[in-house]
Amino acid sequence: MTNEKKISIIGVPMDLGQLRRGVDMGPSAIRYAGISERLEALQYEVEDCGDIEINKKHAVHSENTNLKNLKSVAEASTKLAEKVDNVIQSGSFPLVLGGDHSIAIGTLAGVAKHYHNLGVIWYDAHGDLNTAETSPTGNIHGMPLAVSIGLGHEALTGLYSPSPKVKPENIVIIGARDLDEGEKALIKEQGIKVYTMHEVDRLGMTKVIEETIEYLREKTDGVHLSLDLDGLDPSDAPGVGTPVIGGISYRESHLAMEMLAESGLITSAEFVEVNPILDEKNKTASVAVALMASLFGSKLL
Ligand SMILES: NC(=[NH2+])NCCC[C@H](N)C(=O)O
Ligand SMILES: [Mn+2]
Ligand SMILES: [Mn+2]
Repeated sequence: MTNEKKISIIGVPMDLGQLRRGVDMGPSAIRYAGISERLEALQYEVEDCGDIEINKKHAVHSENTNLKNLKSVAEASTKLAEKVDNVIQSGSFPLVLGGDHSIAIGTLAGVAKHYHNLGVIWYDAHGDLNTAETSPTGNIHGMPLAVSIGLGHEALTGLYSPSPKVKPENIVIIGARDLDEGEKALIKEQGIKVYTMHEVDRLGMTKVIEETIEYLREKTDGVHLSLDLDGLDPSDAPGVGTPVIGGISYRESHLAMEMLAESGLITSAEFVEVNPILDEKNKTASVAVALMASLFGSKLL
């Protein structure tokens, strides 16, 4: 992790990037599971910035686009980008709590202001590389990675900082097992590095993260971790809106976070898609908190 011992928590109660209500309560569930206390116990100075305001009043179908809730998502993303930008400027580490994965649009727009060669680790069952043309759903939470490389509605790609926010060759997707056809084509066309579950099983998480660290260390000046809890297996993280069986285990995820902590590479992070309505006794929020603690250097001994 970075040398600065200050972490700023930013909650984003966003549920407009997909259809299942309840994910807007993710930040509350993660706070309830004790995120501040866990990080303070690791000797960090923790500032909770509260939540970004989400305007839920706009109509679902905005101006001639099949993107659902475009206006509200764009507005919230802009507010989030500004907040993340300010946090980094103040020398603190931005830790963003979702909310659905559409919030990565805002996080990356803010982070990108500070790095010429930003790296991104996308820990997810999905690629989130859809555009209006390829999306089977019109849900913006399936699009943030495409937006960050400059593909998609200009109300999203052009948001807050110049597009693209990230170069495709600076991205590593880990845990993919549900990719739409258009996403597969885009991955090949853009040369995005992907460790699907096939590679995670075959190589083991140790090798996957070792290679990821080596790949990104050479060419990036900062690395953002975007962790979608549905990257984990639904048996370990049941409280997500789009679960996919055959995912990464809790233990593998811990190992991944500990190795990333050791690498000192991660400069910003977000944990998304925790939906307490679909959860079992806040299990998924607790898993998220445990993984964040590992990412910030907690060890058993
Ligand atoms: N962040 C997520 N959970 N994304 C799920 C996306 C699912 C599907 N690929 C879609 O575009 O709608
Ligand atoms: Mn996902
Ligand atoms: Mn996702």
